[in-house]
Amino acid sequence: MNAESIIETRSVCKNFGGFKALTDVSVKIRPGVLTSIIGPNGAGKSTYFNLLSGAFSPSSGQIFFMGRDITALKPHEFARVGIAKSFQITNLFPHFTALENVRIALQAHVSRYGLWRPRCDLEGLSERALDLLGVVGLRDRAARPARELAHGQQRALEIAVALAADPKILLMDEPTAGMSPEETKVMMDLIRKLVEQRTVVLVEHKMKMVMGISERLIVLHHGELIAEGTPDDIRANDLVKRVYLGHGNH
Ligand SMILES: Nc1ncnc2c1ncn2[C@@H]1O[C@H](COP(=O)(O)OP(=O)(O)OP(=O)(O)O)[C@@H](O)[C@H]1O
Repeated sequence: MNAESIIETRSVCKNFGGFKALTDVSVKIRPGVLTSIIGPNGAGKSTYFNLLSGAFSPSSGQIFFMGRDITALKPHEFARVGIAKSFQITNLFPHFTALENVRIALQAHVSRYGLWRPRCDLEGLSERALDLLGVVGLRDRAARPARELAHGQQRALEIAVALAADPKILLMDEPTAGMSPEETKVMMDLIRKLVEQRTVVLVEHKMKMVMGISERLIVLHHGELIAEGTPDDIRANDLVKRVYLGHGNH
């Protein structure tokens, strides 16, 4: 690899039966940068997200993470190399408290790496879980069952769960979906904070939000990469303008 990419796709294609959902997408995602994947409905954003997270394997092409070809890794192995995802669908134990949800994720991570030892006790894990709840602004909700948290707080908790694996890259699928304007603002502030420590990649529909928060954008249309660059580059791109106007999708 080179310092300019943490994760890279080379000519990835994804076919569903005879349908080409992605065609020859080559992208280098830069480390420590907030990158968003945008495009009109059906452009292939979720499919691309699923390739980056390891949920889908490409039909052809390769994926590199920190210079290593990870194309053939299994989904759980993507997590192991340092790629975490936070989904649109909540992925929590609703009856467990916020603290327990994060602690379980930490426990899974610690035991997976064979780091389990007596000193790595419940208290230590609880402390680390509290720290992570602090990062996402939920420290004062630690004892609340997940199901009792507001929607925006559940999304924040999911992020704390994803951070338990200490990922190098965090993939977020529509992190502000279904949120009130206030919740959206809190989430955007959190995303800005997260990218200080790691690479963050978003799939997002809300153009205004994406333009305001992202440093780089990847634009897909009909499964092809049609543009890549800063928000200013993308705003000025005629093809992108035409594609969005054509969809009435701003
Ligand atoms: N499992 C699947 N089987 C068949 N076709 C699929 C599958 N997943 C996605 N597709 C098709 O691939 C295309 C891209 O879908 P994808 O969900 O990646 O787009 P998207 O940009 O995320 O769309 P949206 O903005 O509507 O969520 C769509 O035409 C979709 O119908």
